[in-house]
Amino acid sequence: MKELKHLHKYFRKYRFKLILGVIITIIARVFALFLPSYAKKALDVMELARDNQLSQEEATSTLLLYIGIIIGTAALSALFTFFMRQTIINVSRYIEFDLKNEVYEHYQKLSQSFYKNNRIGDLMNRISEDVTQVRMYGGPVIMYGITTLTLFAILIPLMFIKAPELAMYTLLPLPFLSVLIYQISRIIHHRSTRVQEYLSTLSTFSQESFAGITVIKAYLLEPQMNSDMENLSEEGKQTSMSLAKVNAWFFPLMMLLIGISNINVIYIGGQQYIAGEIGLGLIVEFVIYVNMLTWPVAVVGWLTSVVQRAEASQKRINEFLNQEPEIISGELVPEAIEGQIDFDKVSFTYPDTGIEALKEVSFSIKPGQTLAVLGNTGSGKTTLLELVARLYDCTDGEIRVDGNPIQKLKLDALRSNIGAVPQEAFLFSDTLENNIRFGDQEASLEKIEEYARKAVVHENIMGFNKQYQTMLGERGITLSGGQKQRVSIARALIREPQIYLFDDCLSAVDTETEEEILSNLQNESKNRTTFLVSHRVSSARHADHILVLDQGSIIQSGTHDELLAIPGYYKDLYEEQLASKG
Ligand SMILES: Nc1ncnc2c1ncn2[C@@H]1O[C@H](COP(=O)(O)OP(=O)(O)OP(=O)(O)O)[C@@H](O)[C@H]1O
Repeated sequence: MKELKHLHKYFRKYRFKLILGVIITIIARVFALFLPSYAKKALDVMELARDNQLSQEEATSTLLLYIGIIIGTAALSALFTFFMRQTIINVSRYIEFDLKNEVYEHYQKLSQSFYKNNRIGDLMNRISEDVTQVRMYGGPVIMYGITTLTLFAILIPLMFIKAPELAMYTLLPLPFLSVLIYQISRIIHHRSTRVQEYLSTLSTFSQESFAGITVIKAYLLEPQMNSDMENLSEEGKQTSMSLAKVNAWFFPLMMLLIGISNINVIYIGGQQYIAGEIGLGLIVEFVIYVNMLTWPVAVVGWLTSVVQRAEASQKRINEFLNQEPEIISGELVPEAIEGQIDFDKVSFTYPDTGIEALKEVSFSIKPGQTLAVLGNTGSGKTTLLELVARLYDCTDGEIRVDGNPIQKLKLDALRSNIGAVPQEAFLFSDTLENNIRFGDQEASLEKIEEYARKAVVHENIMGFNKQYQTMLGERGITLSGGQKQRVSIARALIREPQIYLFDDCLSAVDTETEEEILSNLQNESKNRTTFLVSHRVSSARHADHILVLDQGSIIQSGTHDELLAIPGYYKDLYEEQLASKG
């Protein structure tokens, strides 16, 4: 139960509703107890009438009264059961909602490396499946737990007061029933976990096969995929069958043990009746008690396994909730960020792979300047931009923003001044308008259009039927690589940040469009700092300064003209690209 302590704050939050729910649960059960005692009384009346100790009319009117009481209390019990579910089960839904939000907010705070170290499927599972398991603890366990306790607390003493020997024989099989249900629940839990695992394998397989359908068709992999699917389905069938088998045992075993209790009541009760020790009504009353107790007793076993499952799920959730973000925000909130960036012998090693992506990199860039970063793939260009946005902290050296060490700045203050366009443009399944508005939530449609023009994508957008209202994503249209890049450039520009980070974001546009965007960018970035990662000299040539990286180190540094004047990577690249153009 250690892990489930995490939920105490939510129980405290909803304590009034919960207390109300507990009171209602007790009332609902108390009303349910009228049935057995009035059934007994009704039988007693029938016996009296049969023995002529009561007139026919008196017996009929008393019976009708008892029936009225039974119906009335049953209706009240049903009404309070409804309120019970409305309070306790609702609280469990509130807790589920709060916990999901808490986990989601925490995920958002965690650093890049957390996402590298954990699979997306795992993150999704913990926020959905595991939270659902925990909800069972917050709601049904409390509800059935209180119901069971109330019934035990009232019924068992009552039965012993009314007929101690009969009570003992009647209750004898019930502990066995509870243990049995507990064992079966464990097996069910174990097998249903396997079914769950199988289902997530199946959905990963299907998702990949649909997403990769182009590759599958091009490589004629359909028969192979079909046979893989058949094997998977066979495995799924086996797992589901084994779950179905144990499920099938659940009710028959329960019925068997209830049957034994009922037989005890009838046999022992019957003998006591024959000996004149008890009336027939008491036997009927006890039969009803047995049936009323069966479910709560079975529930004890079931609840134990639910609590175990909830504990295991909460443990998985806590594992993530206890992870601290690696990037800790500083406190400094400058009035304005100018955009002077200094790298002072900056080195960076990726913690998970141990790859040293940057080695003693030093440079300075002033506000209004553009720094182009070139180099072969894997030379550290993206890493350099990620360090500016503080997605990672450098392992050695120091990065300064306007002279302040980057760690001292408040993260929000830094990142709200950055407009980043990543290498892989990511657009959300939303309209084009909203995708650009992501950069500035308040932007009007005119402003969105203005920035789409600057990113040279406005014409394309106007060509779509629904223009800015065009839906993107799985159920919308698919943009070309170049269009995606330009939409994400518009998104960064509309933010009007002080620092731009463009990561090879013109790679999929033709050189003419590239020229046009670059000239727009030059106008936009007059007073701003721009980092421009590229593989093309055409993108880099107008930059104020160019860095060439190789295996994490700067191998060349200078302006376009300076670098052209010396042999090396930049000059070779320039000549190679000039030749291919010609
Ligand atoms: N998240 C990561 N975790 C571990 N290693 C990484 C990660 N990202 C990049 N690397 C490694 O760090 C090195 C530098 O990668 P980086 O992405 O910065 O290169 P790049 O110059 O931007 O390459 P490209 O031109 O292909 O985009 C590479 O060896 C890469 O494998």
